[in-house]
Amino acid sequence: MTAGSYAAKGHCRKRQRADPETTPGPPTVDETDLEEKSDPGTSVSPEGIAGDTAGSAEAGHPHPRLANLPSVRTVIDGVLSPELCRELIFVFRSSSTVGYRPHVCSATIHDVAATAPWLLPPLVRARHAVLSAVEAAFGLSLELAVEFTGLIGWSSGAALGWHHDANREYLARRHVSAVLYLNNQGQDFDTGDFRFQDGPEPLRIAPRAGRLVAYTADRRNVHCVEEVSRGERCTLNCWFSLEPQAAEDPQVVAVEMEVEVMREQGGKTGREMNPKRRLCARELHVWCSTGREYQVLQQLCRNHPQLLLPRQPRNRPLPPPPGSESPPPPPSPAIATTAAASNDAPPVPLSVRVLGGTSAGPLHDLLPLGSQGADPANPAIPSGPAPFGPGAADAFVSGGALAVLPECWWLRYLGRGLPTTMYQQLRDGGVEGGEKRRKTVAAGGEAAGGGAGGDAGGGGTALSGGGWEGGGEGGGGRRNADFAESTVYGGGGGRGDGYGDLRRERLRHLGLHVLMAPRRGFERGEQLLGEKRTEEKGAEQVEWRLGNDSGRGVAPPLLLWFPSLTAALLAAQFAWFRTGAVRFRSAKQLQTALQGLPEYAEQRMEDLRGGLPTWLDLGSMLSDG
Ligand SMILES: O=C(O)CCC(=O)C(=O)O
Ligand SMILES: [Fe+2]
Repeated sequence: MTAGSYAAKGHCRKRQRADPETTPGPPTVDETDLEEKSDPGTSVSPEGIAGDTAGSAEAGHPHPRLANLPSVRTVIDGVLSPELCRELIFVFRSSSTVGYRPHVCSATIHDVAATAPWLLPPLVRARHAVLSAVEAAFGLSLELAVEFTGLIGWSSGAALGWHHDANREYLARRHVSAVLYLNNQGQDFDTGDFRFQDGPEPLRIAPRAGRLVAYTADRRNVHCVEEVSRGERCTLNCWFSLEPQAAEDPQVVAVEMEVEVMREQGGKTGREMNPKRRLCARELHVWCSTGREYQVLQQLCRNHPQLLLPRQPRNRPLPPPPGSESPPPPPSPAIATTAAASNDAPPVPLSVRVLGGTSAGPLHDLLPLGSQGADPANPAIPSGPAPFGPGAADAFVSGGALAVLPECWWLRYLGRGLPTTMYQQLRDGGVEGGEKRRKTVAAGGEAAGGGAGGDAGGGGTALSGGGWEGGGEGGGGRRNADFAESTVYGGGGGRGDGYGDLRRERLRHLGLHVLMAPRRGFERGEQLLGEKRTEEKGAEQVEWRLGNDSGRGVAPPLLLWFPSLTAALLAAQFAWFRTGAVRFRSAKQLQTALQGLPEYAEQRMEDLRGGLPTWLDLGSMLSDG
């Protein structure tokens, strides 16, 4: 790491306060003028989360430990390598969601965990590098817990007014802030300077890839972000806390434990729960897979040994937990009732044991399918590792049918998006791409697939892809030309929560059209012969023409199939990451750019597995404890 171009140590001392409780705030800052800072991490920082100690300090006052630091801010260059910065942009663009402020997308570390856990290693590595740099800069070695990690993209129009970073009660546990720039002003985007309102120089910081600006989160560091006028300004933001219990990892796990216990006790079902909590429940597995929260897991295992077992059908007694003498009690009638009544609520897999297997799950789900290795029970559905490489897509197309993946493990994690209240506006149709467009979907589904629309979480909602895409251009011939030129098919994901729209939008920026296939829309041998798009009351209707008479329609000559929109987006972003291509002129070009994906993914899976606690580790931790 290179010391900063303007490492501000020493001369950056601002106001020193002997007594933070009684000293008034800096005179230059009128708190009423400060913009309230919203939090991209709302999805994982719900009010009432265990360990929230926001009440312990008045927002904005420096923590006593930070009151007499020699410096309250610093800028350091070269904290991350350019390559890691690029990789993080890839991770960000593969996992990000709209919502927390205008013109800004974000991907919290939890979003990444939920989107594709094997993308965590670069993020966790970067988080660690930032933590180390910050601890060294402020002399806080081993004192900080990471309270929040997120990747943020500021596109044209994004700005943030004067504020400090602990200006809400629940943010008061944020003691140190760090912003690591991932790309370059003047190159990847224009304007978007970071500015401190007053105090020692530098007051204005131009974002450069690898540059870190770190400062105490209290009111001594009022700052803003000037409006971005072009491109996308990408950052890694971390907040640190001096309170160990504020660490982001165990909080999530703790909430999930709670959810699990509620569930085990026959309490609320996932549906009745606060969506934030449901989110957390889903993430337990992937989150634990970072392997960082041994103590929490240990506690979990001790208190709830049944969680260590694979999920059993509810009407069968659970086998005894490892090492336990007495068998656990049979499931209570309340549980059985819940299970019986919850046909519509797919069980959220909550066994910790699932986790290793899940995050180490089959990567080929993310890859385009080939036509080899078809499932004999359903020849329209190829199975097994997808052949990937030149010719794979052609082979698939010549098979003559669109194949749609059936349920696969990651559908639980991918494509559904994260149903947090932060994104309510999308669900409510307050934002373009919300409910109104999704209504199209059902109509499209029926037209296309004869009942595909009824398949919750799959076909019906997936078709909204068609509804969203296209913009009413051209007829069948033109469409077919589009297929040839630039079509990426995705299917199976999307629960109509608005996330799909964002992902589709990102794909569209890359010049890729996405059409979601109904889960059960295609019979064996059928092809998509064409589609008709009409506009009705501002919403686009899509009708698909299917058939097996190849004379009647033109099959897409080159087609990359992705099992979900998320997977398609991820692949497209990977292609950008590897080749720098920002637009793909053809599916073939994209396919070529994706050559290295399986290898990359396997490598990252290895990284992830390397960080996983094994069951042996867990066993010995339990016996140590
Ligand atoms: O992106 C930046 O430069 C700073 C962002 C910021 O101030 C914040 O998110 O609180
Ligand atoms: Fe800030």
